[in-house]
Amino acid sequence: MQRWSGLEEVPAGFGPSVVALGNFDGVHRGHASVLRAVVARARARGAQAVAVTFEPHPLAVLRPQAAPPLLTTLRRKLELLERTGLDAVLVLPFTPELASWSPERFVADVMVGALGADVVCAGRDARFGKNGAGSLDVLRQLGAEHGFETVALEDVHGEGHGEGHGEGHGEQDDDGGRRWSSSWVRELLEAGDAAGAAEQLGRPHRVEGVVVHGDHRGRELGYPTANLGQVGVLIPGDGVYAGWLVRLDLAGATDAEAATRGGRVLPAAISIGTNPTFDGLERRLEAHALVGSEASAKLDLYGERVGVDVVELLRPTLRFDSVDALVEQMDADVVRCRQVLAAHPAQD
Ligand SMILES: Cc1cc2nc3c(=O)[nH]c(=O)nc-3n(C[C@H](O)[C@H](O)[C@H](O)COP(=O)(O)O)c2cc1C
Ligand SMILES: Nc1ncnc2c1ncn2[C@@H]1O[C@H](COP(=O)(O)OP(=O)(O)O)[C@@H](O)[C@H]1O
Repeated sequence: MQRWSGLEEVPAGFGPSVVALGNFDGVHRGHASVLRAVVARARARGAQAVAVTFEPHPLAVLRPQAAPPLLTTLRRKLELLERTGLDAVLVLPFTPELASWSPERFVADVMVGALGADVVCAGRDARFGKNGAGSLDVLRQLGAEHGFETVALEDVHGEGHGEGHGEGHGEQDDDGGRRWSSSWVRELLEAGDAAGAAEQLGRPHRVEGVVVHGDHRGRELGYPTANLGQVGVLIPGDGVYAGWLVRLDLAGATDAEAATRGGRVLPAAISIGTNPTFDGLERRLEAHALVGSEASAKLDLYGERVGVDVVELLRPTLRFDSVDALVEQMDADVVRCRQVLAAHPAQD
């Protein structure tokens, strides 16, 4: 898949193409399904399948206070977009300058000029161009002028997902269910429903970050935990979760190399919260890899870039009266964690 980080990187004369426009944060199952349809449409007409997306998220520039915490970093989003079979992704830097372009200019310069679009696909709520004046209807008019076809990307929700959800969210499908959406996934994660989020994402939510030093208490408790420094995506609600610790720096390593360094994907018990037992003030995400004490003695993750895949909530974070009581509960957490992960193999 070709990746372009600006209009100037698109090769001259590119096209014809079928283009999908969207933020695609999280690349959830709804996104993946429409993008696969875009790819199929492109293949059928001998055209290139291209997604056009923005970085940073337009709201982070236009209304930072209303900007949602993201589900995916750009790196991860591109990795997931590639899996849908797209030929190329154009990432437009979303600057005040780009935001000031009229819908007409946006379509003329991006869709027609750079990408040679035959077909442009966008969701029902798509907005582009100055003040969000560009909509699906505007796209249709401009398509008629420029000679490309405009296709409305239909909302997707899986069987049994619609019932009873979405009250008051204004996101109902025609049949009354709530459509799969990045905002729904965010709500689920904030409420601790990691399993519900994974169902919609098609994989567990991943938090990426660099391992930093904590209070150096974990080893003393018998539970060393890799603490994530600043992360660019949504951190699920406080609680103890089962999940996977993915060592991103070992992505290119052979299996043998990864094994000598302690393994690339490790089962993990995850704690998200302020560590109330120790009157902590900072909210932290930490992961204890279930590798045993012998392997732990050799494992050094400080400074490594890791992903923490949050699979399922085990329990809320609690304040314990003693360290012994916390450790006893952690022993039980680890047992339960192994059971959950046995039923949910790592996905990458
Ligand atoms: C499986 C697991 C469960 C945890 N549950 C709690 C909890 O319920 N309450 C709490 O205060 N801390 C909890 N913690 C966080 C520990 O307090 C924390 O990992 C420990 O203080 C070590 O911190 P450090 O990595 O900064 O040294 C949990 C940690 C793990 C790995
Ligand atoms: N099983 C393990 N899970 C997580 N980290 C481990 C493990 N074994 C060793 N480590 C290392 O120990 C560190 C955590 O030890 P800990 O005492 O909790 O210190 P800190 O408070 O700095 O996180 C991790 O950053 C990692 O380098």
